[in-house]
Amino acid sequence: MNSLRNMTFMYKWHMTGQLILSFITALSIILQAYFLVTIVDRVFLKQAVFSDIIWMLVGLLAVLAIRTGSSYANDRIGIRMAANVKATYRRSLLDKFAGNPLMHSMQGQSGRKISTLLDAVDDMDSYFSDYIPQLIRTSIIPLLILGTAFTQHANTGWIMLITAPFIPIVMMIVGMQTKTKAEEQQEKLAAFSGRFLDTLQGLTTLKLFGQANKQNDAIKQSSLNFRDATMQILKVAFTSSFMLELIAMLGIGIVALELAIQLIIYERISFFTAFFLLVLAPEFYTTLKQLGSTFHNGRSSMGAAQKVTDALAESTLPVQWGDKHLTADATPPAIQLQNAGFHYGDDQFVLKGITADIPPYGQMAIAGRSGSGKTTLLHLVAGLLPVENGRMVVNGVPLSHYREKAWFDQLSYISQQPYIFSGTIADNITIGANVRASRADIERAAEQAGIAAMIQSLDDDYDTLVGEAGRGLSGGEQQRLALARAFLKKPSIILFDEPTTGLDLETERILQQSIKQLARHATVITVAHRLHTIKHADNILFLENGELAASGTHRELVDTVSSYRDMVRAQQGGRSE
Ligand SMILES: Nc1ncnc2c1ncn2[C@@H]1O[C@H](COP(=O)(O)OP(=O)(O)OP(=O)(O)O)[C@@H](O)[C@H]1O
Repeated sequence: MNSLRNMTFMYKWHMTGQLILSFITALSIILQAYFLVTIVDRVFLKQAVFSDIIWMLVGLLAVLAIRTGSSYANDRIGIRMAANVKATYRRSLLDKFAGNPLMHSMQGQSGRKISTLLDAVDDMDSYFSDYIPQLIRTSIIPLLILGTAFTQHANTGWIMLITAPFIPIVMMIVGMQTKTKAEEQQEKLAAFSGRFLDTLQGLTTLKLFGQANKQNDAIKQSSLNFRDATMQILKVAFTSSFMLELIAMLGIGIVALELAIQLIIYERISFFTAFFLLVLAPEFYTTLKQLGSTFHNGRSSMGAAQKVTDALAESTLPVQWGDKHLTADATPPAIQLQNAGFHYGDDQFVLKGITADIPPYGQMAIAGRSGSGKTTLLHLVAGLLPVENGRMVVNGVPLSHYREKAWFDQLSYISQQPYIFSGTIADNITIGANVRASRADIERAAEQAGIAAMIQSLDDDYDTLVGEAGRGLSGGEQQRLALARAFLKKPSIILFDEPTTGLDLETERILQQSIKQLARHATVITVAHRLHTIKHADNILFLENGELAASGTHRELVDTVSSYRDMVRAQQGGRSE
């Protein structure tokens, strides 16, 4: 896989370190065999006493320590490399998701994304922590052993040279299959995670429609598919281990047989040479065999890497940001939309070049029928979607020139379903604060948003756990919590997606009053569903099928635009103005 290979070459120093360490390991293996064989030769054949071999024993212990140390250091470098690569890929994926958070949260299954971000990136680990260090080791250790074998007894060298290639051949055959199967396994895991999370999130809907059991079967099938894909990989892994073991055993066996014949029958070599080569032969085959096993892991990592690079290659236009500051002074910034457009994807909804002026303290309403593009336009103004073709200008400078944080510091977006994070109510309100907020600030914000009484009625008041970790909140309570965030933040621009569902009169009154209060210091842009909001706006952008059909005050639009009149009449239950 090119991306993994390219990534490896970015770690030149790590690789150089591994090369040097592998060379040291190879020398220690040969010296270890030399000392061991010399000690045995001297003690058993030449009747040497302990004092004769003491320095040999010290040498043996020293090379053993060096061998252990260099192998350990080699592995550490591999682990460090893997950790860096994983961090880089996770950062790239997060940057990709954060570059266009809205589209990424809407497109594709969340479970799949989590599986890619966590499992697939983790599965890339063994390429760097196992495969690359072993590849480097294998390119040095067997060569040095082979060279030594040729200098001692050429026949052993030839046997090693002829049998060794069978190991890479088996590796290649197995590796081809493994990569494809690993890609399949990643795909099955992603599908399983996606389906599982999707089902969990939609469990209530499924139960209401009596589809829970059917979905149960689908999850079961998905998990069986994943199990089968994993078993396939394990099957290949076991077969390859068996084959590698067999070749290594045969190789060592042939070397041993040849050495025995030369030593006992022909007496052409000494005991020292025969024993020395017999100790080195398993080291030679073991290193090759280990490459075989790690090659299998490396190929699995390549399957995972493919998944990650595919996710990174998905074409979603990021929202562009610059490095200009946007100082929060007393006056909200002036906003201009200049032919700003957006489209969700090929053959999907298109918001066509919108041109509008939103002056400081303006009360702008976006109106239109369901599906006309109101929320899309609000997201465009919020900087959550990238402006295509035209541009959005803030205080005379394109939005893309400002820092992302500088812009979002100015905004409060009260959506129809604000996200309630898993934590306490106080934590959830504090999210809104640009600076550290005291408990008194939080309580004041809750008071202004009309939710203080409800919070105080709870057992742990502001410390009550909400979101996934705690109790649920009604739609109206969630919006009031979002309002409290806005009161704490004191934004200069408020984006408000008015609830379409009927709220009780009290909540509706609180929402209207709170927005009015916030609007004293801010520009308010509302996706308006209520006639009351539309009528009180300074300017209305009336959208039809993604196009700005007309703009003006309510009176002007009623007088001049028939489709607007129809919409108003429909909202009034058929009564005309
Ligand atoms: N992520 C998406 N991918 C593709 N199309 C989308 C996506 N989100 C929305 N749309 C489509 O874009 C169009 C405009 O959607 P939008 O939510 O802006 O409409 P709206 O006017 O706010 O509707 P409503 O009043 O019902 O909330 C719709 O046809 C919708 O199906």
